[in-house]
Amino acid sequence: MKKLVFVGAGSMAEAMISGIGASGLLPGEQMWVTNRQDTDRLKTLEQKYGIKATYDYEVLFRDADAIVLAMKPKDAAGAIEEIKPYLSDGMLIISVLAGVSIDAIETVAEKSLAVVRAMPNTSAAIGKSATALAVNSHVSEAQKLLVQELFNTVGLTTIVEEYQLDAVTGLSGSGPAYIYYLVEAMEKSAAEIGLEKQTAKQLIIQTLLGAAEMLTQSDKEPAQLRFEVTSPGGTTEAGITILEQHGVQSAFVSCIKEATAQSKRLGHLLGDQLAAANRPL
Ligand SMILES: NC(=O)C1=CN([C@@H]2O[C@H](COP(=O)(O)OP(=O)(O)OC[C@H]3O[C@@H](n4cnc5c(N)ncnc54)[C@H](O)[C@@H]3O)[C@@H](O)[C@H]2O)C=CC1
Ligand SMILES: O=C(O)[C@@H]1CCC=N1
Repeated sequence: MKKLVFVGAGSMAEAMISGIGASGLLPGEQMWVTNRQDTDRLKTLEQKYGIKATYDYEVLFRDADAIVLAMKPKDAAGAIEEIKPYLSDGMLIISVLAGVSIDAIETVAEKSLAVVRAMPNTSAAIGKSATALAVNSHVSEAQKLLVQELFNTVGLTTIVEEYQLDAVTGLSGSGPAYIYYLVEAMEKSAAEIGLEKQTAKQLIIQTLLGAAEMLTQSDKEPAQLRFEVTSPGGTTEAGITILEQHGVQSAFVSCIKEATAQSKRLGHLLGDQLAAANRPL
């Protein structure tokens, strides 16, 4: 790949640019980016990663090997309309949009595109994304390998059926936020029980890293690993009893189901926008 273009320059685009750049697969100058209107943001990305930024679509899309759609789902229809003149049949499109179907992208673009739908997460920035990919029938084996290679530089990549991407979005796309939420709670409690912020932070992070490594290296189920921490009549049992009383585990299940449902709703949004414009899917 010689030229990768990002349409959208937000958190997800930056995470990918950072991860891909650090991996060495593509040097900064082979990555191009544009956004809606925030020139300061583009300047910052140019300086930080040595990438190229422009609002000149002729320049942006010339000889592009792949185009990454990285705007919010609500902005997707408008953005695809704007770039439509620069797209041609068979072009490789990588969409990270939550919920938006491959059919919807092709319908707005009015082209037969090779679309890879990807659901990474922001840990791509440090090469630790959990990414799932789904492809349409226009994607050649070589293009699929190319996109897999690209996402492998920013973490673990797996192929799923397109219908499974809403679940992936609810689970691992949004997943880092659930973990950060837990850490926020741990930090709050640390302050209340008399630990200094810096000390607590170190302990929390190492605890997370250790637990993640245990889950990776041990062949034991998470419930068994939890059982091994929980001495009868001990501190963990006392703490987990409170979590159970508050229904925290079932709250997490509901959280992931609701995020999955929202991914589906975001997809329908674009379908509704198309229907309103008399171009139903
Ligand atoms: N943030 C995350 O953790 C993840 C986000 N995603 C997906 O990535 C996409 C982007 O999300 P974020 O980066 O968080 O959003 P963001 O709000 O940080 O960035 C969106 C970008 O799109 C640009 N944009 C909007 N309309 C445009 C247009 N017509 N032409 C060019 N650029 C346009 C904005 O200027 C902005 O740079 C979303 O579709 C989201 O579903 C996927 C996985 C994880
Ligand atoms: O919150 C969102 O909609 C995006 C998709 C997955 C993570 N962030």
